[in-house]
Amino acid sequence: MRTSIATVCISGSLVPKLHACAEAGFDGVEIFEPDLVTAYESPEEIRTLAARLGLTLDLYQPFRDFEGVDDDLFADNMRRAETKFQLMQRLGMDLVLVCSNVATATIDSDDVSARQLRALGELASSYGVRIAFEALAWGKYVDDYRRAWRIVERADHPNVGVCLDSFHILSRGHDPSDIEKIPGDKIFFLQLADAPALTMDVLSWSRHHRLFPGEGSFDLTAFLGHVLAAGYTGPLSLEVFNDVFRQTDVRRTAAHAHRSLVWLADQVRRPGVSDATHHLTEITPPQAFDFVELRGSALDEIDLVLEQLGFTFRGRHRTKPVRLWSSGRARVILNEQRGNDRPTHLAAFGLEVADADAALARARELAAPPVFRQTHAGEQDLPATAAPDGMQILFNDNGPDPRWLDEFTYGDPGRADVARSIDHVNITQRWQDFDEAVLFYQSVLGLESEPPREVASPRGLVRSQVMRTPDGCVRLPLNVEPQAEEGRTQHVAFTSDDVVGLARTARERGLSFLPVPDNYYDDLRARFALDEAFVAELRSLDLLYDQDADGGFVHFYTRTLGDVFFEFVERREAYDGYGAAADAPVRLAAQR
Ligand SMILES: O=C(O)c1ccc(O)c(O)c1
Ligand SMILES: [Mg+2]
Repeated sequence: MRTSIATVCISGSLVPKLHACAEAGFDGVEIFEPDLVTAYESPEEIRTLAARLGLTLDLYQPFRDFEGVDDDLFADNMRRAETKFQLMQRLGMDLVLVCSNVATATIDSDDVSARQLRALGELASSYGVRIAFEALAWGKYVDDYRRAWRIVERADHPNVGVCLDSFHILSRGHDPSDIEKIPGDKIFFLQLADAPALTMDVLSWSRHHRLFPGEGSFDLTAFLGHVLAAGYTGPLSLEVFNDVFRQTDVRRTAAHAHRSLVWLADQVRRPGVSDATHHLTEITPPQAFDFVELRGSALDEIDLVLEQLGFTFRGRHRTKPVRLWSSGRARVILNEQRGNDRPTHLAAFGLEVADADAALARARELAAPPVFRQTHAGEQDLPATAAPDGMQILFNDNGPDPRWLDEFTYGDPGRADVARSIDHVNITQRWQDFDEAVLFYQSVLGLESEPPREVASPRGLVRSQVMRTPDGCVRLPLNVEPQAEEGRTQHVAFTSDDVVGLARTARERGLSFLPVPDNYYDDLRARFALDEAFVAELRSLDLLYDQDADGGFVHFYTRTLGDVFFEFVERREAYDGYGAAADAPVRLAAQR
C-alpha cells in the first residue's frame, strides 16, 4: 500500500519537509495548508519539487467550517472553496479535506449539510477536485464518522466521499467496525494516528499528544483491518499533531514516522490487500538476554563491584581488549575498545534469538542500521543493529551457551552462581526520543509494551514504560529521567534465588549499596503486614521489598558507577513488577 504523511507531523518549513519525507521512503504527502501559506515557494515550484522527489501530493487540508450554515454564509463558503480549488489546480492536486464545522454551523440537519456538500462537490468537479469530508471529534454537530458518512451518502455526489481519521474515531470510543458498512470507494482518504490513553478534552489531546502507530494505546491494527475490509485502496497516511515531533530533527522524525507505517502495514497482512513490499521478516520474541556490554573510562571500578557481587572473572578475549564476568547466564562484558572518554555506560546488549539473521533482516527492513563489529578468524560474528539512542543490540542464535564464550581465556566458572540471568536492562531515554524508542523495540524486536506509568522522583514524575516479551524473559524498562541532562543513568538487573544471602556476602566483601532511608522501612511496615524480623533484616542490608497479589519482590541497588548501576532482584512466586510504586522513588531520591 502507498504511504503518505501530513506535513504537519514534522518540523521546519515545507521544502525541507518534502525532502525528508522523500528520503524516509514516503510515496506522498498531505499538504497542511499553513505549511504552504508560510512558504516562499510558489505552488508551481512546490509541485515541481514534489514531482522531482517522487512524491505525490495526496491531500490538501484542511478546509474548515463549511457545512450546516445559513444561505449567506454558504455563499461565502463556496467563494472561499473556489479559491482553494484554483490553488489546488496550480499544485496539481485533486483531493481536499473538508473537516466538519466546529464554529459557524447553526443548522443541525443532515439534509442541509448533505445539500451543501453536494453543491460543493458539483463546484469541485469543475476543477477536477474531490471532497473528503471528515468528522472532527469536536465538530459542532458532526462529530462522529457514522454521521459524516450518512451525510455523504445523502449528498450522493461522485466527488464527495469521507476521510476517516483514526484519532477522531478511537478517541471518542466509537466502534470502528461500522467502517465496513462504507463502500471502499467512498472512503476517499485515511489518516492514521495513535495516542496515549489520557483523560482530557479531545481537542487538546488531538492537537498536542497524537503519536505514530504503535506508540500509544489505540488498536490501530484492528482499525486498519476494518478500513481494508471495507475495500479502501488509497494511501495509508499519517496525521500526527505532536509538539515533540514538531521540534525534533525533521529527517529523523520522518524516518521514525515511516517505520511506524511499515510496521502497521505488516500487522494487517492479508492476501491481496497489503503488497509484498510491506511484509517484514517474521521473528519470534527474543528468548533471553545473552549479555550486557559496558564501556567507559573507569571499567576497573566495575571489575571490583562484580567481584564483590560474586561474579566470576572469565578472562580476556583472544583478540580484543575485552573481558568477561559471568554468573549463571548473566554475563557482563567490559569493552575497552571505544568510548573510554566517557563515564562508564551501557553500550550494548546481546539477545538470544531463534534466528539471528532473520532478526537483522527485519531490523534492516525497518530501516534500523546494521552495526558491524570486527571479528577475527573463527570468532562468532553476531549480527547487530542499533537503537535510535545508539545502543547496540547483538543477536545470538547459538543457544544459552553461545560459541563466543570460548573466545575468552577461562572456561569453567568454578564456583556457585549468585545470579541466574539478566532480569531487565533499564534504558533511560531523552524525553524527545521516548516514543521513538517504544516503536523501535516493539517493531524491530517484537516486544510488547506494558501500559506506561509515572514514577515520583525529586524532579517530578518520571515517565516509565516497560517493553518485554510475554514470558518476561526479556524486559526493557524505558525511563525518562528528569535529570537526564546530568547523565543518562542506565542499570542492569540480575535475578537471584537468594537476594538476602547475596547481599550479606557482598556487604562482607565491602560492596557499597545504595543507602535506603530508615523512613522507607517504617513505611514498609505500614504498607504490608510483614514479620518484624524480616523488616529488620531488610533494613540492616539496605534491601527493598514490594509485594502484590502475585507474590513478593526483594531487591537492592548498588551505588552508581559512572552512568551505570546494578540491581539484584528476587521474584517470589509470580511477582511480575519492578517495585515501581514505592521503591523506584526511593532509588531516584537516593541517587539524586
Ligand atoms: O485539529 C484540527 O483542526 C484538524 C485539522 C485537520 C484534520 O484532519 C484533523 O484531524 C484535525
Ligand atoms: Mg484528520
